[in-house]
Amino acid sequence: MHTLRPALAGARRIVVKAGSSSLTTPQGAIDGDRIDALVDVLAGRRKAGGEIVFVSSGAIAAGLGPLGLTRRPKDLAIQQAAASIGQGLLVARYTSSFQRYGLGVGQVLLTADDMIRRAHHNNAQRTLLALLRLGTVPIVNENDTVATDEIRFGDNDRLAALVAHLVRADALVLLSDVDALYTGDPRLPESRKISDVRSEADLAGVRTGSAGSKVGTGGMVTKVEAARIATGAGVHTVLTDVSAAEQALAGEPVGTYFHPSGQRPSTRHLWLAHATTGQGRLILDEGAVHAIVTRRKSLLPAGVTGVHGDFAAGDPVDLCGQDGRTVARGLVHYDASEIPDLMGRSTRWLARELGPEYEREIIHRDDLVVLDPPR
Ligand SMILES: Nc1ncnc2c1ncn2[C@@H]1O[C@H](COP(=O)(O)OP(=O)(O)O)[C@@H](O)[C@H]1O
Ligand SMILES: N[C@@H](CCC(=O)OP(=O)(O)O)C(=O)O
Repeated sequence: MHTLRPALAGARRIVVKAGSSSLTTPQGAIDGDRIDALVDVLAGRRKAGGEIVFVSSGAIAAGLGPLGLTRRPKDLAIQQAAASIGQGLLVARYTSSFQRYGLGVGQVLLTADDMIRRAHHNNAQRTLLALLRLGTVPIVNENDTVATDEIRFGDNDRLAALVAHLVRADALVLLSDVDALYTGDPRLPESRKISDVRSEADLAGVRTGSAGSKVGTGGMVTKVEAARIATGAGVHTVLTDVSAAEQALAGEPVGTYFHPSGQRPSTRHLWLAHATTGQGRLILDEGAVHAIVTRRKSLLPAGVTGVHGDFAAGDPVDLCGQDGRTVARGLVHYDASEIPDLMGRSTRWLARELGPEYEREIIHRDDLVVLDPPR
């Protein structure tokens, strides 16, 4: 068949993400046949010399049946308990399914919080690359049992896009229970399939708000956001139905193809912008906003006029202008309680009055990302 998407057909390293509804039954059990069918495709690509990182949702959904639950619980602790049961079952199933091809798998569980901390982030990257070098298929999911609301990715679509960036993947394939992105709810007759998204203009007027499956979390909103993150980092992205996985990987014209729109930014900066929420806010004067946004400088105590929230040194915080808009995010060097004494002071004054350990920036420019557009 004519290959319309050579970037997919020729991609060496591919992140494939499958949603809960594609891997589990409505009764809250693993759908073994579907898993085997998908593994057939992934193993085939691996055997042909490709590298696959598989982001698998479904831990919570697969844990429902064993707990006698029929729908996703609202309580976070029960969701986490379900995930801890379901994750083990899922990985056991993947292990035996990939074994049919003599391929091993490695489980990688990540939280958003892990990923912004330099050491953890570097370790996750090294582990994933080592698993690929060793010829295995990493199976990634959010570490649901330890992720609290504040440090959750919340949806695996975004996680998959960030992992694609982390491993410098050539392509990202998002597999769902819908065959493509539509102009609106696919159940409505007036909704039209979108085959290519080349820029934001192609998304104008597209309605992604209607809820997804009972077991999935994000619906289409998070898939489009994931595609934005990935394509903005130069990763070719396809969204389609799990049953079309083989065609999508072969570059056939299925689903929706999101064309790359940007260059790769530094991985940590991408994490900081997309994987985190600020644990507090620093209010900056106009000069500091200019220094950070336009001149890409570090944030010094002299430019801070206010501090909100209860954060610790090392946490991500939002940097806001006097109008309250968030212009940047960064990893702060001080606890929230220390900052009022430093605000408005020059670093020289701080060193003289408080000691040389205070002669440092509040956020170093290597730990800062300017948010574009401001939020
Ligand atoms: N514009 C749209 N185009 C396609 N699907 C949409 C759109 N808006 C909402 N949806 C819904 O999003 C669902 C997919 O989301 P979800 O159930 O969370 O998937 P997954 O479990 O695969 O992550 C589709 O089944 C569909 O009903
Ligand atoms: N970590 C969760 C993932 C939840 C999630 O993003 O689900 P989905 O919208 O089906 O991709 C789980 O494994 O259940």
